[in-house]
Amino acid sequence: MTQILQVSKLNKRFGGVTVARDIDFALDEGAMHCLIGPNGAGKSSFFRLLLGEHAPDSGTITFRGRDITPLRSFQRIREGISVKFQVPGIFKALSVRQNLQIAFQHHLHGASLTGTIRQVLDFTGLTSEAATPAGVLSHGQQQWLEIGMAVGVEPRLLLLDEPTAGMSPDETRKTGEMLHDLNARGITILAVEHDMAFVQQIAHSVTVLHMGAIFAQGSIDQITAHPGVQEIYLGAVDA
Ligand SMILES: Nc1ncnc2c1ncn2[C@@H]1O[C@H](COP(=O)(O)OP(=O)(O)OP(=O)(O)O)[C@@H](O)[C@H]1O
Repeated sequence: MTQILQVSKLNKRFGGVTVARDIDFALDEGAMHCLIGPNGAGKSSFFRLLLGEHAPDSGTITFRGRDITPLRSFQRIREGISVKFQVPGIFKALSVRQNLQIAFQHHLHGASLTGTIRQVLDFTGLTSEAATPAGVLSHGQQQWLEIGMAVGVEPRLLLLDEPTAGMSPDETRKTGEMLHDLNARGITILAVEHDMAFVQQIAHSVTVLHMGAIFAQGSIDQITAHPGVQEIYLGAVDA
């Protein structure tokens, strides 16, 4: 199996806080992997390091065989990494279609832009809402619009920060189906997620972060049965 992402000895501190501690991490091409861990474990910081929004103090990030550590965020996006953060990044006064146009306009033009917007509307179930202001959509629909905005540029790796936060059970299930669909189209998925039922629905394997370091890795069954993992969620284990 080819590895799409390799992280080696990644370290990052902010003053006295270590957000990444000697992280060695690899992701197979085509994987659906979840990153879990208690609040403040460093999950969002790890995403920001992968995206180039934080520069590491040391360590390397290799994506599709290329060392991307020196690259800036926009260059990493061009290499095929895309992200959907937890905080919505949509323009609420603009329509669903206009939001998609803005997201894709630097990459696509003319017929390919129109075609991709049509595909994304279909895939996210938002075709009938194309002219609706994004701020009027339900919470789940806004999240799907954002996923659509993140995948229209055809990434190889999609990073999702708590994609189901605040969703109803039905919206959560639909989001899981959407991610399986994207994965079947060849997109590798790495998601930070708190909802273990959702992790069970989507993840082939799981990494547990604790105090900026990798605490455990394995299948969902191995991780849920891991006594140390249960303890860090109760705050009983130090790094
Ligand atoms: N830019 C920064 N400057 C200083 N400290 C930071 C910065 N970014 C994150 N931190 C600290 O690093 C630690 C890890 O934060 P991070 O947001 O990565 O954790 P997380 O696992 O995503 O948490 P949550 O599940 O609560 O979102 C926290 O203690 C946070 O306060």
